[in-house]
Amino acid sequence: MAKMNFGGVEENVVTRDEFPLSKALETLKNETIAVIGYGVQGPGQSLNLRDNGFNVIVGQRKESKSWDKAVADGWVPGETLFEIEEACQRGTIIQYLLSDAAQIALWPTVKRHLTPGKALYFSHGFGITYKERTGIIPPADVDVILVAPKGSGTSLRKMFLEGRGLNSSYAIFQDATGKAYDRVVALGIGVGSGYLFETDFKREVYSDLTGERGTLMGAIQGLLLAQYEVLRENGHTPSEAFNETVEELTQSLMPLFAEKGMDWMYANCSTTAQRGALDWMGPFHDATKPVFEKLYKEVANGNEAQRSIDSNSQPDYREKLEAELTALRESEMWQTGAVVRKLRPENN
Ligand SMILES: NC(=O)c1ccc[n+]([C@@H]2O[C@H](COP(=O)([O-])OP(=O)(O)OC[C@H]3O[C@@H](n4cnc5c(N)ncnc54)[C@H](O)[C@@H]3O)[C@@H](O)[C@H]2O)c1
Ligand SMILES: CC(C)(O)[C@@H](O)C(=O)O
Ligand SMILES: [Mg+2]
Ligand SMILES: [Mg+2]
Repeated sequence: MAKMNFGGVEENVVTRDEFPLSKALETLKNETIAVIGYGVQGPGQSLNLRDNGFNVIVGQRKESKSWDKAVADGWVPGETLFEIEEACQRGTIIQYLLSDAAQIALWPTVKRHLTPGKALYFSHGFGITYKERTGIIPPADVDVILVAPKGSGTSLRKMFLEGRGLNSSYAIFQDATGKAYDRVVALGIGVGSGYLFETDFKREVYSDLTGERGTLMGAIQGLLLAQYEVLRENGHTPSEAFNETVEELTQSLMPLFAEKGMDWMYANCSTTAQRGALDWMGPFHDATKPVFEKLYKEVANGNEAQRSIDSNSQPDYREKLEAELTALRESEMWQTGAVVRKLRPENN
């Protein structure tokens, strides 16, 4: 394990140089990796593992669109694609990639097949950390490990195909076999991670729920909408409001700070922009920090997890989410976005 200095703080990380794919393949050569669930992470992780040469099977409900997608992706019913229970029985490593709510419902089935020496793998600390709410309590004689890619399974796959890697955290909750570290790191490399950083299940779920509700999804949606509304209310056209709020951010400025940092983005803007942005950063920070503090508290006290379990356990949760996403897609702002994207020269 390499120690790296992150802005003055030392952390344990695992790089591909230190734990190459050949070592990962050797570590898992006698394992059958059963990827349970073929939603967003399931395809990304299983296809990357398969292309990397691991022995992988998929477990998915037969009467589902995801089963058909798995067949279309080359998984063969009866050979590499099975009903969930059969895949759990065949796997020596069970990658539990059902939705967090479905993990609760299917737990009795999975638990039945966690015989001594197997490994139970998660990509989220949710089920274990909130065990009083989920009832997910693994037997003591299996390894319980986590690799959490820091991004969508769709990006994990796309970046793999581009020869890149999405960073992931890893954690060990239970090392029953003495092999948990090698297993978790080999799987992290196998699914296509860039580098791996160490965490535990609780820190993973607290940071992940905060991040997706915060800057990654919820906060950015709220922030962009607020600016778009103010511009529109003051007579700016949809085109001007959208370009000044979203298109410039994703197409011009975000790539600059992705490439070389926030200061590099500043350095490539006018001194007028730099002066004003540095001045207004403070008020925006001060207005939002209390919201982030409230969010973190709601995550840490379990309320966020309970809300998610309650709503995502309803039989019609998919339809309800789809209705909200449709309203978002049909809003003026995102209808404008669709036209703006169509007008990108590369899309013509
Ligand atoms: N979506 C991501 O990119 C992402 C990123 C990092 C971590 N994670 C974590 O990975 C895990 C999987 O997330 P996901 O977004 O891929 O899941 P998902 O919501 O896409 O669902 C995965 C699978 O669960 C199945 N499923 C749902 N309800 C079921 C039920 N009642 N019975 C049987 N199967 C059922 C679906 O058919 C689907 O194949 C979660 O722990 C999540 O927090 C997800
Ligand atoms: C892709 C995300 C937001 O990072 C993940 O945490 C999820 O839950 O889908
Ligand atoms: Mg998440
Ligand atoms: Mg996440």
